[in-house]
Amino acid sequence: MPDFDVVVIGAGAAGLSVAAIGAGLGLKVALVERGRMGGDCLNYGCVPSKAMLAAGHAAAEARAAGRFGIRLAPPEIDWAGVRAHVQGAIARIAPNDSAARYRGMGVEVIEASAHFTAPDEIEAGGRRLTFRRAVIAAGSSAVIPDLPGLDGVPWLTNETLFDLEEPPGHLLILGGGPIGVEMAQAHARLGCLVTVIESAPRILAREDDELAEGVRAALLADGVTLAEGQPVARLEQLEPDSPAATAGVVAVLADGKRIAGTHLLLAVGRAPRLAGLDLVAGGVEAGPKGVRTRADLRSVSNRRVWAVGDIADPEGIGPRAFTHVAGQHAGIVVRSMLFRLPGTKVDYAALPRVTYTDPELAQVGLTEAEARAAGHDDLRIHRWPLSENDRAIAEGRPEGLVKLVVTAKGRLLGAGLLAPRAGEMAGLYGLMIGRRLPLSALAGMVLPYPTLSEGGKRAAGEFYTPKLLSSFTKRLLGLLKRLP
Ligand SMILES: Cc1cc2nc3c(=O)[nH]c(=O)nc-3n(C[C@H](O)[C@H](O)[C@H](O)COP(=O)(O)OP(=O)(O)OC[C@H]3O[C@@H](n4cnc5c(N)ncnc54)[C@H](O)[C@@H]3O)c2cc1C
Ligand SMILES: NC(=O)c1ccc[n+]([C@@H]2O[C@H](COP(=O)([O-])OP(=O)(O)OC[C@H]3O[C@@H](n4cnc5c(N)ncnc54)[C@H](O)[C@@H]3O)[C@@H](O)[C@H]2O)c1
Repeated sequence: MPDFDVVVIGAGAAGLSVAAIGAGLGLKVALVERGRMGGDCLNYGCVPSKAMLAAGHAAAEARAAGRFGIRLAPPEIDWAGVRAHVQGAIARIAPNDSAARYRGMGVEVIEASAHFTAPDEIEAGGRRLTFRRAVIAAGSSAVIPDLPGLDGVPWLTNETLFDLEEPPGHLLILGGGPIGVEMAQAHARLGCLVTVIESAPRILAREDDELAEGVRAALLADGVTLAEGQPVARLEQLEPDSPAATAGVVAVLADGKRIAGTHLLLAVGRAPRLAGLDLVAGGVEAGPKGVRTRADLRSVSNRRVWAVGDIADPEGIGPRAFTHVAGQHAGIVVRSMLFRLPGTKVDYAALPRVTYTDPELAQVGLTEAEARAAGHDDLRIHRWPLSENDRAIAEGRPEGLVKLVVTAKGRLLGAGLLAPRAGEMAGLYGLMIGRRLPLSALAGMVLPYPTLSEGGKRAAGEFYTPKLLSSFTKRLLGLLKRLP
């Protein structure tokens, strides 16, 4: 008899969900974690980044109060207070993910590093754990790029950024993806100089052009410097006696431009944490994108093993590094691994993603460019600018847009939202796309007035306007008018 029904490696968002459901179903579960319970999201990712953004947004609101006729003195940033808020948010959530809570659920929590010793055995903390099923949920870590000079300069990643005891004087951020732009805005609003260096032609390269442009404009308005379209050629240590800073880094771009800063944050992507798992001993196949799995997240090479969260590479499409995907994966694993339901598979058609800048950029399903690349060439694009939304005007925030990507037959393929708290509106579009509801469901909804969400209804209504104003409708009305 194996020691455990399920051994889970990693107690981040993905592993915790699997362990909790397994134990709830009465299975004997071991959960192995070598670092902090809660993984990246709680300790080094979503929670500290959103807490820091909230502090930055509060400072920005205070600076912008003048637009309502309220005069405030420029806010003073107490960095220790900001840190206390960030660490306080983590501490408040931590008990939910704690070893004590999981032990209380009946999970055997082993605080050690795990690695495979055989296709049905894992070693952790000097113990050999045989298993019926294993779930790899070891997550991802920041890519450390192979850049000349990087080993000679100090750098930060998301694992060290939130520990800074003093605010960075001038933060250089390598990478203008979601991590780069969120941290750029948070630090700029908290009074730091910030430069984002992005090798692609523009930041947020995966996002819709029009929506990304809105985030770009917001960052520039916050005083962030953007250096786009130029790769970094090398990094140099700033001379200690330089007048610019007592210590620091210079990024030399391919065109020779030199950008000096006090701190360097690496945010150029994520890599699966495969090292140390000894996957070969476990007979588990993996590649640069993670553990290779079938669509139901079962390893392609070891039928006892599944992979979830950032480390999973289902059918070669690569990871979708989001906490809500880790949760979705846990549900799939429970159905495919525990209940053995055939046909269970990952489906990202209605997947939301949000960049939590101000304004937020939320995308559900396909962008216009993604829809065209997927072969949908007869598309209808419907937009509704927030400058036409009464709530946005009343609140003095008319910049933003709802953009719907619709097939000629009225099926919603994607929705892009640029608005304050756009993430809170994303769920509606996930439901529409996931349940394949017709656009008329959105156009016909009664939404409370005045809300930003009305923008989506108005954009959907645009699809029907030509039909409503067609000569057929006019003729029909003409006939009806003659009836008594
Ligand atoms: C700065 C930042 C901001 C983010 N913001 C958001 C956001 O706002 N919204 C969102 O949806 N997503 C966000 N993400 C992404 C999100 O954090 C990840 O998608 C999520 O944490 C993945 O969960 P996971 O369980 O797969 O991995 P992780 O959270 O990385 O957990 C894996 C765990 O496995 C452990 N582990 C690894 N190897 C071993 C081993 N050999 N033995 C034992 N334990 C091991 C690790 O210590 C870790 O605790 C953000 C990420 C970052 C970096
Ligand atoms: N709000 C959220 O949900 C949220 C927030 C942060 C992170 N995340 C998740 O974490 C993942 C990783 O985020 P990320 O921002 O690190 O990675 P990313 O892959 O999304 O973006 C990295 C950026 O760095 C650029 N880049 C690569 N090499 C470079 C170099 N040498 N010099 C300059 N630029 C370079 C790329 O062109 C890209 O634009 C995201 O894709 C997302 O899944 C989510």
